[in-house]
Amino acid sequence: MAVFTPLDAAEVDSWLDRFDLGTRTDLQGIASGIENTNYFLSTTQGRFVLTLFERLQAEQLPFYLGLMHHLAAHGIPVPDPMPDRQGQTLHTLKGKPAALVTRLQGRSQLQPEPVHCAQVGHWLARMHLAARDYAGTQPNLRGLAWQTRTIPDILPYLTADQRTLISTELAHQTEVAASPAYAALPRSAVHADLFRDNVLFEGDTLSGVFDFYFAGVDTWLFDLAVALNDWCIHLQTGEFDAVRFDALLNAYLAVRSMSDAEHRLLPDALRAAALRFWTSRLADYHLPRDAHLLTPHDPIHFERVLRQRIASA
Ligand SMILES: Nc1ncnc2c1ncn2[C@@H]1O[C@H](COP(=O)(O)OP(=O)(O)OP(=O)(O)O)[C@@H](O)[C@H]1O
Ligand SMILES: N[C@@H](CCO)C(=O)O
Repeated sequence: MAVFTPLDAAEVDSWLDRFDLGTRTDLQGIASGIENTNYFLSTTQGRFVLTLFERLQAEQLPFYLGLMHHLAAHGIPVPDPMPDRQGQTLHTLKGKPAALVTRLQGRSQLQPEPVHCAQVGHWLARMHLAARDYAGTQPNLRGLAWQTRTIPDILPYLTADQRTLISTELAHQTEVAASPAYAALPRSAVHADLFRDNVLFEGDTLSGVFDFYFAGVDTWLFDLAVALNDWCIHLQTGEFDAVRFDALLNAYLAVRSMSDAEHRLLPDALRAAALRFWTSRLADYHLPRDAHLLTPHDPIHFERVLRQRIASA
């Protein structure tokens, strides 16, 4: 369960006094998630999610909260951070940084059909266009610089074959990132973690995307690749399902066409996205940062995805 910091109703009530959001009618801890403490909080004026940030640095949070607010103001369905009477969206509760965001309706779709993938593609292209004029500049903190720092610490835990794979791929991605074509790719703040468990649907209609806490400035192509690598694959093998792949990509392209360079670099971006999550899952598995990290996601999955992407690049 993901209530690392228990809250009682009285302390939430006194904290809620700083907002113009009415009084509490319900407070429920949320069991899922591995990063933060989350509660569903209903008041006489609406339904919200209260998050206590367990590991993120307070100085990173204005970027995420500002991005969510920017997107919500552009009509993109995302949680909107609530300001208190002083206009602040970043708060403190129990000595931890905290935020109160609007609660999205709907349920996740963990076995997506093409109709769901198409809506994810549509949402993603709209989000990219809306993020263009967001002023925040924080880079993707799990980008190539982080991978370059982290992979040497992971190498001792890997087989010789895995060491070769991860090191060769890191070198390949470093070369790609140094190319003029890569430097010219369109970019902005992106979600960077658009997996099945971060999207909600009401029926078959996408009702919102949450968990912006890996967002950062990166290429739109990378963000697209992260989504394709999760929404459009057979989870057992890592192979793409061509129908779901086309559904997501075509819906994205219907909103925003991609340049020739983006089409050409998509196979490399799919590899980069696989490397990013293989690396973070290996780091969570072998270098756990603290005792409360729950069961880490399976790293082997992204090793398989990376091998698939290299084979078909
Ligand atoms: N704004 C929101 N609206 C509706 N439900 C939400 C919202 N934010 C979070 N949730 C629910 O809370 C659960 C936990 O949130 P989340 O997945 O962001 O956890 P986390 O620990 O912050 O991050 P991680 O996914 O990295 O483990 C989600 O699965 C979702 O059901
Ligand atoms: N989506 C990431 C977890 C971070 O939210 C993963 O599946 O490894």
